[in-house]
Amino acid sequence: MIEARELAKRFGNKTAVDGITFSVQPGRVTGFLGPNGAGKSTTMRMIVGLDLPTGGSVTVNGKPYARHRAPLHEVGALLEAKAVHPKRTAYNHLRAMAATEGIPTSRVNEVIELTGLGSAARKRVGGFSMGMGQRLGIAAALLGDPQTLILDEPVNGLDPEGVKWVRYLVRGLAAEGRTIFISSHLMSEMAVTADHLIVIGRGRILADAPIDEVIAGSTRESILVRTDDADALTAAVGSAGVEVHRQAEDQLEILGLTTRSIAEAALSRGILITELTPQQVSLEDAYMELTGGEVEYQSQQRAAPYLPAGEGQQS
Ligand SMILES: Nc1ncnc2c1ncn2[C@@H]1O[C@H](COP(=O)(O)OP(=O)(O)OP(=O)(O)O)[C@@H](O)[C@H]1O
Repeated sequence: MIEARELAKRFGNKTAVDGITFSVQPGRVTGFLGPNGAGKSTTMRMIVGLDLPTGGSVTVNGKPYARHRAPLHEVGALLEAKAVHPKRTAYNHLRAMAATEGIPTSRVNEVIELTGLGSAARKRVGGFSMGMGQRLGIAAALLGDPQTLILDEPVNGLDPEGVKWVRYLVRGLAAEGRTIFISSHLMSEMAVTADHLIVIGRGRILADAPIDEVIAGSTRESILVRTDDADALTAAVGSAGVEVHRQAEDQLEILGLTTRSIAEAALSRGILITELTPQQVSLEDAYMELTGGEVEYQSQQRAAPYLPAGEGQQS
């Protein structure tokens, strides 16, 4: 288990992590989400003692990381920008790491197999693709067969097969009762990998709940409505707290009303409805709503919808 109490980190006058308290429980995958610069990597680095907190504390299985006698057995971590000597082979890198804690060579071979590094293991790390580098980082994290695994963006650079492999790996390790803490910007992947989510923005916790609750907590549930008279229906449902977006000539997206109240409003004015479908809220929708005001780096323009050449231009 990982336990953070009032954990804080300042870099000069920049507050990266602003006194956060949370625990990461064994037996499940906990996803760690947040916009760029939210403080995820800094938090993870503090857990394994690579950054020192400027306030509060964090422990792994009851002790600060540095106090564990064989930390590789306790916590395995894949953190960004892992320093690996480019001229070393993957095999030698893992052997050197293993030697620091008396881990046998047989385990080095095991993690090489497990991570699919096989044929690349005897090659120099300097020539590795990003995906192979990630696999090596995961192999290193697994070396000590740790109870707790911390993975910062593990699927970055992996091909679809690799992404799926990470999903099954972490789900399997959690099922064995281990503590898994994993960050990712890939919402669709997080939605099928994590059981629990911790969402941070500007160094503060925005949500700490089972994934289903995070999604259910979104107020963005919308209803797709098709009708022969979109203007009349827009006027019929319009009131405070209701949002209506025209998506096509005969199609509206309505937020803030139930399907029944939309049907009743239409019926009372004799408006024909041809479709009334509640839209499923995705983790991405819930995440966008949670982090909307907490984004440090934001695009200035909304992406323009794709239009074929020549269309949509002002003449
Ligand atoms: N060594 C450092 N010196 C100064 N500022 C830093 C340092 N490391 C991180 N920061 C700042 O702290 C904040 C949090 O950064 P951090 O890398 O933890 O965010 P993150 O959530 O991991 O972001 P990303 O998703 O982009 O990886 C950012 O504003 C970052 O610029």
